[in-house]
Amino acid sequence: MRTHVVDHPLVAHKLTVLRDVRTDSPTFRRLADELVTLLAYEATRDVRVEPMEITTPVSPMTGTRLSTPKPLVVPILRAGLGMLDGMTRLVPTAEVGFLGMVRDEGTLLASTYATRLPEDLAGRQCYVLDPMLATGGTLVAAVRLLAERGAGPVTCISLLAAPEGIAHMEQGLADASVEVTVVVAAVDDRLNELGYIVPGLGDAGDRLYGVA
Ligand SMILES: O=P(O)(O)OC[C@H]1O[C@H](OP(=O)(O)OP(=O)(O)O)[C@H](O)[C@@H]1O
Ligand SMILES: O=c1cc[nH]c(=O)[nH]1
Ligand SMILES: [Mg+2]
Repeated sequence: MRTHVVDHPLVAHKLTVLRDVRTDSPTFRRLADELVTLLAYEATRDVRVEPMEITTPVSPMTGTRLSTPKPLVVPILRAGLGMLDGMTRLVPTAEVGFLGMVRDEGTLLASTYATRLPEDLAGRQCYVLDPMLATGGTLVAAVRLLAERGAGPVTCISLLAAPEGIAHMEQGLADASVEVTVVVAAVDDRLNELGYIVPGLGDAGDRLYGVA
């Protein structure tokens, strides 16, 4: 698994405001959206493209276009939905599938409550959106589900990660027959006893949409 931490002053600035406990939901949603676009720019460096013949007003040339099938973007409900617009703004022709997953607050284990994906995922390039990579249980389960249906490569885009979660993904996906990349704005210090990222930003779903 490859982990890419996006080191950019604009990302650091927006992330700092996002983390701040004084930031309200409308501002949080806007910043999350802006951050995803910046992360997606890095995350799509390996997006599949093919040559395309065009003619400019001056001469013919060989350009570039996204290959077909187009990439599949998979936000993980609920909090991942806050990243969808920022991603599709950059890749408007991407197809979108949905995974609903929730982490049990006691056991910290993730379970899947909704799956809405295209029938044929064989060889499909996927971008999974989830703002928080905490224990990593949610993203391990999501990547495994996609890999079992033949998808790949899979790039996970998160705002924040804990070192424990990255280690869990490396171990938990070591035997998965899929190339996995994690793109993240920052890797924080640790998880606390409740499984929250420290210093983190709190509960991303609650900050985006209000307390569930
Ligand atoms: O890495 P993990 O330890 O699995 O935790 C990360 C998950 O926890 C949060 O979701 P949550 O279960 O709170 O659901 P929500 O998005 O509906 O709030 C977050 O959005 C991730 O999906
Ligand atoms: O810090 C965390 C950990 C999991 N989920 C969140 O929303 N925040
Ligand atoms: Mg939540």
